[in-house]
Amino acid sequence: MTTAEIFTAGLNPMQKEAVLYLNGPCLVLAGAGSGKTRVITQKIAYLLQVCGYPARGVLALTFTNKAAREMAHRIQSLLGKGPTKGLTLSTFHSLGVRMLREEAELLGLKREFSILDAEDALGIIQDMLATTDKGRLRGAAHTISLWKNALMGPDEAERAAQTPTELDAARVYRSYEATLKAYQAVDFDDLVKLPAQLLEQNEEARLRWQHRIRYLLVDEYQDTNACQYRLVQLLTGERAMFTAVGDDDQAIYAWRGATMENLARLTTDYTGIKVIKLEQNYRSVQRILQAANNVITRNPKLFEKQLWSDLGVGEPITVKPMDNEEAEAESVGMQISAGRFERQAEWRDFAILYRSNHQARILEQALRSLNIPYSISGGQSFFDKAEIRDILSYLRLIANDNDDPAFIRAVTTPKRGIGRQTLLALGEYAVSKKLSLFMAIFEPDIGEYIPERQLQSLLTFGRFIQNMQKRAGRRAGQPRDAERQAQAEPAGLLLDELLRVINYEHYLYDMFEEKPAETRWLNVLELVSWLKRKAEEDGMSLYELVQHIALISMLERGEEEEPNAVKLSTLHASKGLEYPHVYLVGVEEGLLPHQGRDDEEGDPERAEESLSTRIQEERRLMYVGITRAQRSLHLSWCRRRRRAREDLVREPSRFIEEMGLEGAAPQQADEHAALSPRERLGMLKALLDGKNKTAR
Ligand SMILES: Nc1ncnc2c1ncn2[C@@H]1O[C@H](COP(=O)(O)OP(=O)(O)OP(=O)(O)O)[C@@H](O)[C@H]1O
Ligand SMILES: [Mg+2]
Repeated sequence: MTTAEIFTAGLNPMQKEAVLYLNGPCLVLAGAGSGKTRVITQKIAYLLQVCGYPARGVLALTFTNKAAREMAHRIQSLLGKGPTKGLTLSTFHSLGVRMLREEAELLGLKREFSILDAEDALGIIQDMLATTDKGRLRGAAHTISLWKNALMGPDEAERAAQTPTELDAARVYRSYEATLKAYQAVDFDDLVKLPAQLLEQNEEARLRWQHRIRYLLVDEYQDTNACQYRLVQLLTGERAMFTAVGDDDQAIYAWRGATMENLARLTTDYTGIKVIKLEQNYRSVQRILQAANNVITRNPKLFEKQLWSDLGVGEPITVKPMDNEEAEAESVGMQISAGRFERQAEWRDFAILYRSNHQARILEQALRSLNIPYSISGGQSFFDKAEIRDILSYLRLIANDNDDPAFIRAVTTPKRGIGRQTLLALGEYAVSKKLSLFMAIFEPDIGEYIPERQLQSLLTFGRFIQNMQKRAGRRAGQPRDAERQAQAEPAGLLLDELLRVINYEHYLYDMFEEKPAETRWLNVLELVSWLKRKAEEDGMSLYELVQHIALISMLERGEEEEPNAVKLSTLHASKGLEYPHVYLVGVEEGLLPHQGRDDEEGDPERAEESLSTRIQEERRLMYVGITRAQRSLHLSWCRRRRRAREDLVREPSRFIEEMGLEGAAPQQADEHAALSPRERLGMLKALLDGKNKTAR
C-alpha cells in the first residue's frame, strides 16, 4: 500500500476522491450520515502525513467547540499527538477571537478587549430603546444581529429599513456600535464580522493570513451566514485551497441569519469547483433512513440526492401517543432502563432529543427519579448563572478597564454603598470626559460630582482592581509585554485573593437562604478550580482565560459531559452527532413544527410565504433528528400539554405521517402494555440496580 492508500483505506471511492482532490476548491454535498465529517478528518490526516503540509498551515472550522474536540480526537487516533501540533480545529468564533487578538492594533482594539454576551448586549440596547418590553428588546437585538451577519453596517441598515420598527432598530444599531467601541468590547457577531472586514479592507493583513492558511476545511457549510462565507473567501483568496462539506437538507439556522444558498453560491463563485456527492449512509438502518428520506422529500430540492444504507432493515420505528408530558418523560425513562438491559447497551448509547429547551426540565426529573445518569446540552449554561457572572465581571474588569457593563456589575456586587444615583453621576461625568466609568473614578475633579463617602468607596474598589491588574501582568491602560507577562502572578493565586477580598461567600450567605447560598458558593468554587486547571494546562494568562470563557458561555451551553450517561439535547444541538438509540419526544403540531411567532402582521401573502419557509426549516430539523439514530428510533407526542397556565389539546405532528411508517396505526397510550414481559423485567432490574448513580 502507498501512504496515500493507507490514509484513505476504508473510504468509498467518492470519499477517496474528496480526500485526494487538491487541484482547487472542493465541495462535498451529501445527506446525513454519509461520511462528510469523516472526509474532513481523513483529509486533514492525508494533508499532514502524505502531502507534507505543516500542521500550522491547516485550519478546519466546525460548528461547535465540541465538534472541534471530537475532530481533534479522531485525528489524533489516526496520527498520534505529535504531527497534529499547531493544527487549528476551531469554530468560526474561536478563530475570530484569535484573529482579533492578533490584529487588535489594526482594528483599534486593545488586545484585552471584552466579549459581551447576549445579556450585556441587551442591557445596552435597553438603555437606547428606553423600553422594558422584552419582546421589543429582543426583536431589536435580533434585527441588529441579522444585519451584522449579513455584513451590513448602520448606514446600510438604515437604507434597508422599511418599517418604523426597523428604522428604530437601525438608529439603535448606530449608537450600539459606538458604545461597543467605547467599551473596547465586541459582541458575538463581531467575532466573525470584524475579521472579515479587516481582511476586506487591509491588503497586508489579508495576504498575511492567506499565506499562513495553506488549506482550509469547513464542516456544516449549509449553516454559514454571509459573514462566514466572506471570511472563508478572504482567507483562501485566489488559490482557493479549501474543502467545504454540507447538506442543504440539514440547514437549521436560517433564523440566525444562515443561508443555505451559500452552498449553491460556491458553485457560481468558483466555477471550477469540484462537486462530490456521497450516497451511502453508514449510520442508520434502512427503516430509519427511509423515514428520513420520506420526510425531507417534501421540501423543495436545491440538489438532487440519493441515500442508501446496507446496515439492514432494522427494527420498526415506534410512535407513542401519551397523555401528558410527565407520562411521556416517565415512559421514555422506563423504556431506556429496560432497553439498556434488554440490549446490553450502555447509558451513553441513548439520546433523548426535543425541540425546545423548556422540555428538558420534566425529562430531567423523570430520569433522576429513575436513577438514570444523564448529561444535558442546550440548557442554561453554568456560565449564565448569576454568581458566575458576578465573579467573571471582576475578571473582565481586571482584563479590560473600559468594560463598563463589567464595572457596573462588579462595583455593585457585593453592595458597597454605591447606588444608582452615584452611577448616573459617574456615567455623566465619564461621557463628558470620554472616559470609561472605571477610569473616571480616578479623575482629580470627580469629587465635585460625587459625595465623599461614595467616592471613597469607589476609590477603594478602583485601587483594588488596579492592584490586581498590575499583578496579573499588566498596568492599567498599557498593553502587556513579554517581560511584564513573565512577572505575572499565577491566575490561581489572584483568584483566591479576589474571592477573599470581596468576601463573596459571606455575601451569598447574607443574601440567600442557607441551601441556595451553599449551591451558589459551590458553583463559584467549581469555576475557580476549573480556571486554575485551565490556566495550568493550557498556559493561559488571566486575559486569555477571560476571553475563552466568554466563548464557551455563548456557544456550548453546559456541555461539561458525563462520560457514560443518557444524552439530553435539543435538536439544534444534536447536529452532526449520532446515537444507537434515539427518543424523539414532543413530536406534535405546535412544538415540532414549532408554532413560531406571529410577526408578519398585515400582509397575508408574506405571512403565507413565511409560514411555508418556516415549516420547511422545521422539516429539516425533523430530518436532523431522525438521522441521529443508528439502530432504533422512538417517537412520542402528548395529547395534552401545559403551557404557562394553559392546558392545551395537541395533535400528532404532520411529520409523523410524512415518515410513511408501515402499520402506523397509533399505539395505545398504555406504555406498560407496550413493553414485553422481558422488557418489564429489565426495567425493574434496572431500577433496583443500586450501582446506578445519577448524574446530578
Ligand atoms: N467509508 C466508511 N466506512 C465505514 N463507516 C463510515 C465510512 N464513512 C463514514 N463512516 C461512519 O459513518 C458515520 C457517519 O459519518 P459522518 O459523521 O462523517 O457523516 P456526516 O455526513 O458528517 O453526517 P451528518 O450529516 O449527520 O453530519 C460515522 O460513524 C462514520 O465513522
Ligand atoms: Mg457531519
